[in-house]
Amino acid sequence: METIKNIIIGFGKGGKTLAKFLAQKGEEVLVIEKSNKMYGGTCINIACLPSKRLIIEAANGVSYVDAVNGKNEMTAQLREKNYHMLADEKTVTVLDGEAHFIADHEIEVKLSNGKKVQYKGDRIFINTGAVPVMLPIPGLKESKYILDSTQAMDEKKMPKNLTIIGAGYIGLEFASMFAKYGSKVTVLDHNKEFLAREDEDISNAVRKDMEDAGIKFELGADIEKISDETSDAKVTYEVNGKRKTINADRILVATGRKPNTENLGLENTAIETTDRGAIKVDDFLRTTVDNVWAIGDVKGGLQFTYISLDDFRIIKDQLFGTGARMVSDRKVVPYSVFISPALSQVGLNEKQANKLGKEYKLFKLPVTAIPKAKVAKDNRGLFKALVDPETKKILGATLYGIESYELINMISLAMKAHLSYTVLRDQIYTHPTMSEAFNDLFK
Ligand SMILES: Cc1cc2nc3c(=O)[nH]c(=O)nc-3n(C[C@H](O)[C@H](O)[C@H](O)COP(=O)(O)OP(=O)(O)OC[C@H]3O[C@@H](n4cnc5c(N)ncnc54)[C@H](O)[C@@H]3O)c2cc1C
Ligand SMILES: NC(=O)c1ccc[n+]([C@@H]2O[C@H](COP(=O)([O-])OP(=O)(O)OC[C@H]3O[C@@H](n4cnc5c(N)ncnc54)[C@H](O)[C@@H]3O)[C@@H](O)[C@H]2O)c1
Repeated sequence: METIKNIIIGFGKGGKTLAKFLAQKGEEVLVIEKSNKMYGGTCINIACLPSKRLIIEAANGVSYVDAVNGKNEMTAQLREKNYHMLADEKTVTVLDGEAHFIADHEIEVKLSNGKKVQYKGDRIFINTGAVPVMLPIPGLKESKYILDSTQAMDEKKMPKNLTIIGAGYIGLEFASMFAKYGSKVTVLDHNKEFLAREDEDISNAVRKDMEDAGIKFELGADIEKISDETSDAKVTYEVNGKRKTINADRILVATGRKPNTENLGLENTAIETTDRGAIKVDDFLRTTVDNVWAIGDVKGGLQFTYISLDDFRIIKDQLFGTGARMVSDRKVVPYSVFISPALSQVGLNEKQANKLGKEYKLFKLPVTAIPKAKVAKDNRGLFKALVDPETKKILGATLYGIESYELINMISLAMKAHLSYTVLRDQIYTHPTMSEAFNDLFK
């Protein structure tokens, strides 16, 4: 059995960045990727980038079919670029095949031609991502009208009546996008509360804007079954004790993604998993086997591309730096939901601050007060920020409005740098921009 210094299972964000870095250090790396349609990982092929392209094209008034074709061109280019970024390195081999463990430091790879090869790795990095959760709803698995997020971005024609199960990140982003393309969208979620972790004024504003865009919500919905009919499917569900049905020519299932550990052969190793099936790691991303690490979605927790990238930084620091960098150092992690307008958040909101009994000074600014929003003809939204009354440091912000996915990174930086909110308040910004709203928000 050949021994390789570094084996990376899965061509994900953290893994590919690590492979490039190790190659630049002159180290031997074997990157194993099970699908030649996935070089570069989930984000560039079937997730962040294609979905955001489709969202932007919907806003540009492009038809769904044209947008899908353009998106496919983009992902093909990105895939090619990502493949060569690694394969052209002298010390890197990209192997097409599916890997599973046969022992703590040994793996077997089933190649695309059916052959099997085995390798021993001095260091092994698991970067196999996550897969959609498919609920055990009667009729769901069998229905020919069911889509996951990947399929929803590759349809040959736009769904007329789209039912989405799940009002989380994917459910809301796709609802907003398909409504813009012209689909009639209904979102079902078993949670009674809409955007449960957000403050009520924010969740009410988001819900109203989505409803104004024609999206219907059925919350607290208990889905009983899905039954295929001639040209569509019937979803039967119960809300507040009332039985209801809805027909849809496509049903998007967006009920979460789970760590992809099922076929990894972990039972042949001492690598432990959590009760949710994620690979158990410590603060340095080390698994329960020495010199085996887990990176990205497969280790559970926050599922974002930028978290997988930050996982790379932790491992790089261990292998070539001081080894001080840890998962628990990540205190300020922003997120954006790319609906229209975007919802972005970092740190504490009022709900969380109140729960913690934390004192705060609240700043609030309706987006309609921002000149750039008027120029852009989109006044929807509300900006909120919480500040520690004693230290003047920013505790958190929720920005619901256009371009908030850019602005939130500025707040996040200010928090990380422990700046007083007055720095953002008194900063000179270019005009007219959304950033200059911080002059007024923090007044
Ligand atoms: C529709 C959608 C939209 C999203 N939008 C955003 C967004 O806007 N912003 C954001 O930050 N995050 C977004 N995410 C989440 C983000 O895509 C993930 O958090 C991120 O891609 C995870 O990367 P990773 O490094 O864990 O691995 P991945 O990029 O998932 O890579 C795992 C790779 O491993 C391969 N693999 C799996 N098993 C094996 C095996 N046994 N052998 C060999 N190869 C294997 C897979 O084929 C895959 O290429 C979105 C997700 C979805 C589904
Ligand atoms: N903008 C972004 O950064 C972005 C965009 C898309 C996806 N993502 C990542 O992808 C991950 C997966 O997204 P997702 O939307 O699938 O998951 P999610 O966890 O965000 O949302 C899942 C939703 O499904 C609902 N649900 C669960 N079981 C249900 C049931 N039986 N019936 C009805 N509803 C049910 C939940 O209440 C929840 O609202 C996210 O956690 C996120 O990290 C990020």
